[in-house]
Formats: sequence, structure tokens, C-alpha cells
Amino acid sequence: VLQVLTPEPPTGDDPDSPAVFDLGEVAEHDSLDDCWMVIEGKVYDFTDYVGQHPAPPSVLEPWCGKQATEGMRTKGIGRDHSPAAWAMLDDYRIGKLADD
Ligand code: HEM
Repeated sequence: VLQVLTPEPPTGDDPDSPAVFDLGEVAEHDSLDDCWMVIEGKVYDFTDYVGQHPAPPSVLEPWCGKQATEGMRTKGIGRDHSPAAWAMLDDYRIGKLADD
């Protein structure tokens, strides 16, 4: 009953009705204090993760607010992230990118 009275905002977790964002909205979250990224068409909010990332936040910063599939695939050093790192993404998913 409480859930009906105070519905949670869409998180993107429900594959039937993910929250949909365009690149302009994502671009508003382009700092380490507020860091969204698009990876393979899905939108993530990594704000709570940047301080936990194994490499310094400065490596993430250029990708905040942007399409970051390349960053995820290369780490900026030509090496893909591990399957374990890829598996962490779901925890930060907030939705998907709008189709163009
Ligand atoms: C998209 C921009 C990103 C860049 C440029 C980047 C870069 C890096 C670099 C330079 C390292 C250390 C070097 C190495 O381990 O080979 C690293 C490690 C790691 N990163 Fe990232 N990272 C990014 C995003 C993420 C995200 C979004 C996550 C998870 C939510 C993540 C999770 C990890 C983990 C778990 C490691 C340890 C090594 C591994 O499991 O592959 N990274 N990253």
C-alpha cells in the first residue's frame, strides 16, 4: 500500500519501462560530483562509485556526461575491463538512451 502512495521514480531496472534519457540530459551530469555515462546504450549514474574506482577519479572525469563505451572498453590504455567490472554496471543503471 505504501508503495502505491509513494511510488519510487523509475530506475531503469524494469526492462518493460526503463527511464529514457537523451544525450543532452546526460551531458548535464559531467563532473565527478555528478557523473552519468552512457555505455552500450544504457545510462548509468556513477556518482557514488567514482571514489571507489581502483584508478584515480581523474581517469573517469573526461567520460562523465558522455558516451563512455570506449572508456569502459579501453580504460584509456587499450585494455578492456574485467568481466567482474562489467558485472558491476547494473548496480548503477538508471535507464537507457533514447533512440535517435
Ligand atoms: C568509462 C571510463 C573508465 C575508465 C577510463 C576506467 C579506467 C580504468 C583504469 C585505468 C583502471 C586501472 C588499470 C587496470 O586495472 O587495468 C581501471 C580499473 C578498474 N575499473 Fe575502471 N574505468 C572506467 C570506468 C569504470 C566503471 C564504470 C567501473 C565499474 C562500475 C569500473 C571498474 C573498474 C574495476 C573493477 C577495475 C579493476 C580492474 C578490472 O576489474 O578490470 N571502471 N579502470
